Amino acid sequence: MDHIDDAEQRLQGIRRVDLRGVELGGRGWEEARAAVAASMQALGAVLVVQDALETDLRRDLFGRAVPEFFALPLDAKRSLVSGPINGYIGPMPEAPAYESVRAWETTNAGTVRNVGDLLWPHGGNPAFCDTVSAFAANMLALERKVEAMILESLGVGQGVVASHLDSLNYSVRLSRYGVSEAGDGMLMKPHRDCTVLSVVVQHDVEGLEVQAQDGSWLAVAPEPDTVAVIAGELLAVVTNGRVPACVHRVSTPRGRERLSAQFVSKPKDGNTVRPLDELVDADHPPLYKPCNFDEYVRFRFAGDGQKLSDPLEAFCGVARVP
Ligand SMILES: O=C(O)CCC(=O)C(=O)O
Ligand SMILES: [Fe+2]
Repeated sequence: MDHIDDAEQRLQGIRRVDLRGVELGGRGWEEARAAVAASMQALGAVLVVQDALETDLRRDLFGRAVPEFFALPLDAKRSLVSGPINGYIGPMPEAPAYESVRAWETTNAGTVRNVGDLLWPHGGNPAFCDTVSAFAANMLALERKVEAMILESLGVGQGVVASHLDSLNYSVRLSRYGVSEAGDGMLMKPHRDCTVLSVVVQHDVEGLEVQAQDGSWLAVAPEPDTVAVIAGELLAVVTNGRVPACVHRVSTPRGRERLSAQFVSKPKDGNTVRPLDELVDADHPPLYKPCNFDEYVRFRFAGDGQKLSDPLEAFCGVARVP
């Protein structure tokens, strides 16, 4: 079943694919690959049942590391290097109970440790660093597996998939949606991520919703062994529009604190992303011009793109002939 229409999607929710024990080219690979790719092409999202975030690691992450980070003094959190999409986002007037941090070239344990030493100057926080590094290492394998499945399924050769994956950089993002004074839930507006792919892990409290093509919202339940994998705008560029960037939002229940962790891939600094050659031909003309990630981030978060509903299209979309 490669195609799911909207009505069926609403009934079924987002497709859930079990990737436990599924390895490149091994048993179950082709079937799982087809299911992942079908969901990605329909929605830009898929739910993955996985064993990369086992119980102990989940407990260390959400029971200790994430609360310890957010319990730091505001100045310490703000000391993390910042930029439009990096560093600490503190409580804002429109979202007084939300805070989030994206940092760490997490595939490099040394970098994580340096950040730990900066945040906890008296001896660092080795347990925090170990937890973040273990989360990153496990999610890296999962994210690469899912992206390989998507690209292979679209007909991209393994060599090209491997060099594309090597062109990416990976970071961890931790978010806390506190309980607001008004007692209402918190809303993160519908948006597309500007990155390639995000693995989203929700802890205990629900809130993540993904938009179906008919505009309805599909809730993602916070199940311990399931993560959501979400396509960002740059995956739309890489796949020449075959995988749409997923529109999603967060709507937390009233009166409950919510924590989430994301593992995010984006192009290495300064890299330019373009539709893969194998996904461009006479029937599939290029939908995007080459997109320099740093320039796009500046345009989208600090420039004219801030006001646009589809900044990617304005920045590097090729005008479509009606
Ligand atoms: O907290 C979540 O579940 C997802 C948050 C999100 O979409 C984002 O930070 O871009
Ligand atoms: Fe997002």
